[in-house]
Amino acid sequence: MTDAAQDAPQPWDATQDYYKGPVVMRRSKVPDSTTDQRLLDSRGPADWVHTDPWRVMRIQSEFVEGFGALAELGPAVSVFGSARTKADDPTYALGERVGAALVHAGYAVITGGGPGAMEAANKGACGAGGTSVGLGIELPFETGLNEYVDLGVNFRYFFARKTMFVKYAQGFIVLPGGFGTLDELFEAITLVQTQKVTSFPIVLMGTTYWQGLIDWLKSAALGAGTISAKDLDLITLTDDVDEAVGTILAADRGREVDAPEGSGTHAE
Ligand SMILES: CC(C)=CCNc1ncnc2c1ncn2[C@@H]1O[C@H](COP(=O)(O)O)[C@@H](O)[C@H]1O
Repeated sequence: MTDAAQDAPQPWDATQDYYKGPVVMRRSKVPDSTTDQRLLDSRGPADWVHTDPWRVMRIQSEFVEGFGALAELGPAVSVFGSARTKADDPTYALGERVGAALVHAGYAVITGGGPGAMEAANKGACGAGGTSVGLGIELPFETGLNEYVDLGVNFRYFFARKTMFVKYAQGFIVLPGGFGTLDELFEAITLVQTQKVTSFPIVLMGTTYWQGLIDWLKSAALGAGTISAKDLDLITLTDDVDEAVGTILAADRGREVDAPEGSGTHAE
């Protein structure tokens, strides 16, 4: 036999034991390819990538990536608001001031990383030299993270992303917005109301925009008994940036006083 022939891979000797993880195989049970070979062989049907077990792995990886990226963020506030707010809208300027004021108060700013009010808050945070975070979401149309995001994580799944908004925030500031903003607002309120998160301040900014919703909650929801009066105390309504940030700072200080040393702030 030549040297080259000796170096060539030899077929597995089927008289010897074959180990596949904890399983031992002999004779006719010895497979003709290894697990690695099968993994690296890209041929074959690919429809399994659309199966639920595979999705579960992807969902898990979103949590792992998100937790990993944000674990060392420090104190942060999530700012929600419309993707459609134009740069010349007064709400955009308000969002910028909110982002900057949060940074000056010592918070990182977390947004959905998109355009409009999210961009405004990221711009304010970035301009003030703070940590500007964007949690992007894959949508059926191209969006991308806004240019003022310094730390971005992109998600496929809304529910994984929403966990990050809550897990890493000390409070929520909500600028005028549509369905997405309302979804995030009511998710936060529900988690606080049901004590799934330790009471975190929720500040609605823009009295003209939000007053109708508050009135409806008081007349219809409270009137019908579907919420209680103290549930409405969970929400602060203001136009004043200092009051908004002050509300979050005050709640934060209250938590520091209340919480026993080493205790977490989020209920599991
Ligand atoms: C122009 C356009 C519609 C872009 C959409 N691009 C988006 N990018 C990132 N987050 C988004 C986007 N749309 C909605 N959201 C999420 O939903 C909220 C805004 O929804 P809405 O525009 O109020 O209902 C944001 O706080 C954000 O977390």
